[in-house]
Amino acid sequence: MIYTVTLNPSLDYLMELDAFKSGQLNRSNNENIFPGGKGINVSRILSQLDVGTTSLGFVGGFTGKYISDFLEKEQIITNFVEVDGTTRINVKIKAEDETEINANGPCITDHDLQLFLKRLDSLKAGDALVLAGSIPRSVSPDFYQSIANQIKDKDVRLIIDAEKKLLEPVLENRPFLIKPNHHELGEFFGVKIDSTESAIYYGKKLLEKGVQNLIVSMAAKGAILFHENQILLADVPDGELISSVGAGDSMVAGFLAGIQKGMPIKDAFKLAASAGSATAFSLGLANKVKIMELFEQVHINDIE
Ligand SMILES: Nc1ncnc2c1ncn2[C@@H]1O[C@H](COP(=O)(O)OP(=O)(O)O)[C@@H](O)[C@H]1O
Ligand SMILES: O=P(O)(O)OC[C@H]1O[C@](O)(COP(=O)(O)O)[C@@H](O)[C@@H]1O
Repeated sequence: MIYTVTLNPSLDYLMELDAFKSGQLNRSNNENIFPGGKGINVSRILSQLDVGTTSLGFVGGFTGKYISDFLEKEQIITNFVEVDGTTRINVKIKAEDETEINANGPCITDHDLQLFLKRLDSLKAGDALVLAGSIPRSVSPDFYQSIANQIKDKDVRLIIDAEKKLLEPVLENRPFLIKPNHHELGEFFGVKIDSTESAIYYGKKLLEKGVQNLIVSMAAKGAILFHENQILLADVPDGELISSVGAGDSMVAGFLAGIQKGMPIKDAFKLAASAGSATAFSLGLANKVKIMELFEQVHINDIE
C-alpha cells in the first residue's frame, strides 16, 4: 500500500483571467474547485493508474469535508485526523502567466499530532510513505523527521517532496525518492539553476547526500532522473498548457505507479513524465487516458 501524507491539504480555487492586475479589481472568466495538497494529488493520480493508496493528514471544516467526500468518491481510502479549524483554500490564477496564493491553514494541536502518528502504526514492510508539501505553521519543521524516525525500522519506502528546511533533516533516512523542481534544487544550494547542465551538476551533489532516486523537474523543459549511476532526461510532448498545478505531484505518482507495477526504471520515469505533462495539459489533474496517450509520445534519453 502507498500511504500519502498531506499535513496541510487545500481546496485549490482555479481562476482564469485574461490579464491579472495587481492593486485593481480583477474579474475572472472561469472558476474551478479541486481538492489539493501534494499528498492528496499523488493519491488521486495513483488511483487513476490503478494503484491502491491511503490518504493521511489533517482536515477540518466544510472544506475538509469536501476533500474527504471527493476522495472517497474516487475510491481512495482516507484516514484523516479531523481538526477544529478549516482546511485552507489556495488560489491559483491563470492569466498571462500562473500566480499562486497558498494559504496558511488551520492550527494543529499536539493531540492532533499524536492521533496522526498513531495511524502510522498500520504501515508494514513493503509499503511506501509519501511526505509531500508544506506543514502547518503550528507544527515543528522537524515533524517530517519524527515521522521518518517512527517508521525507520519497518522497511517502508520513504518519498519526500518538500522545501529544503523540511527535506534536509530527512535525507539521513535515505529516502527512496525526492522530487525538487529546478527552483527548489537551486534553493537547496543557494544558487539559481537555469540550464539542464547546472541541474545535472547540482542534482549529483544532492544525490551524494544519500537519496536512492532523484527527479529534478524543470516544468516545460522536462525532467532529469538520477538513479544509481544512470542519468536520464525526459522531454515534454506537444500540448497546450491548461494549468501546471499538480504537475509535480503527478510526476511523483507516475514514478511510484511504474515502480509498483514492476516496470523497468526507464519506463517508470517515462510514466512519471507522462503524468506530469498530462496534468499540465488538463483542467485539474490528468486522467488515465491522457497519461497513457502521452506515454506514447514522451522520449527518455540517456545522459550518463
Ligand atoms: N508547461 C508544461 N508543458 C509540458 N509539461 C509540463 C509543463 N509543466 C510541467 N510539465 C511536466 O510536469 C513535470 C513537473 O512539473 P514542474 O512544474 O517542474 O513541477 P512542480 O509542479 O513540482 O513545480 C515537468 O517535469 C514536466 O514533465
Ligand atoms: O503545501 P504547499 O507547499 O503549500 O503546496 C500546496 C499546493 O501544491 C499543490 O499540491 C500543487 O503542487 P505541485 O504543482 O507542486 O504539484 C496544490 O494542489 C496545492 O495548492
